[in-house]
Amino acid sequence: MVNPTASGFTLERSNIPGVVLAGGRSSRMGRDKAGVALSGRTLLDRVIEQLSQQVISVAVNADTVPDRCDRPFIPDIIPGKAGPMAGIHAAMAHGARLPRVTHVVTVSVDSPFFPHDLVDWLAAAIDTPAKIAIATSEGRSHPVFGLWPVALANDLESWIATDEKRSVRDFLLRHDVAEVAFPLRPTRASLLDPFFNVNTPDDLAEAERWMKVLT
Ligand SMILES: Nc1nc2c(ncn2[C@@H]2O[C@H](COP(=O)(O)OP(=O)(O)OP(=O)(O)O)[C@@H](O)[C@H]2O)c(=O)[nH]1
Ligand SMILES: [Mg+2]
Repeated sequence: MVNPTASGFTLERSNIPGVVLAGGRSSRMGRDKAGVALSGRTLLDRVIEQLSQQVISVAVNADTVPDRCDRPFIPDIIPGKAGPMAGIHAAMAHGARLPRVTHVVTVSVDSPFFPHDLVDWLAAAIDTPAKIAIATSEGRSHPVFGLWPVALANDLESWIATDEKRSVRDFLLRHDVAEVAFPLRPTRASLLDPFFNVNTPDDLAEAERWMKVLT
């Protein structure tokens, strides 16, 4: 899909690589979330499969190599479990090495229900080369689900080096950002926030309950 805009910028939907952010401490889960099984399949496998239907390639990013991963691995360039922004930085740097790529999409390993049309809708919101698009639901933003200009890698690297909080939102304030609102997902029970994320063992139990009512 091509998205021509009034500004003349065209984002080639067919040339967007995807990166799964799978690093961090998993301190609330107590073990590596990427390897946690939901209805018999790991969160990492589920998210890779879901993303691979929307992008030209899928790579896995973390600060250390995950167990059992058959996709290209992209290590954090900024060391020390610096947080999700370190993963987004590694994703931008990865995209910048690929031919004709202007934007890279990131998703979080702990959100197994993210939208099937995530990349289409984020891409539709990009109308200049420097624009970032991030997902929102119910008025809350989910910046780990973002479409990022690969040209921002150096800017993000220097920002991480100078900012103590390393909050994604603080970085976004410095840039041109489109927020893309996604609807709640109907199930046979109530409405599911597609960005529900599995941070704790209780969240995992809740995710198992959602699995039983997905349509
Ligand atoms: N590459 C990379 N990804 C990270 C890092 N920290 C967090 N993430 C990813 O960012 C996303 C959101 O992470 P959180 O759920 O907020 O935190 P977490 O570190 O995974 O877990 P907690 O320790 O329980 O907060 C997940 O996809 C994580 O895998 C990091 O230092 N490097
Ligand atoms: Mg989380």
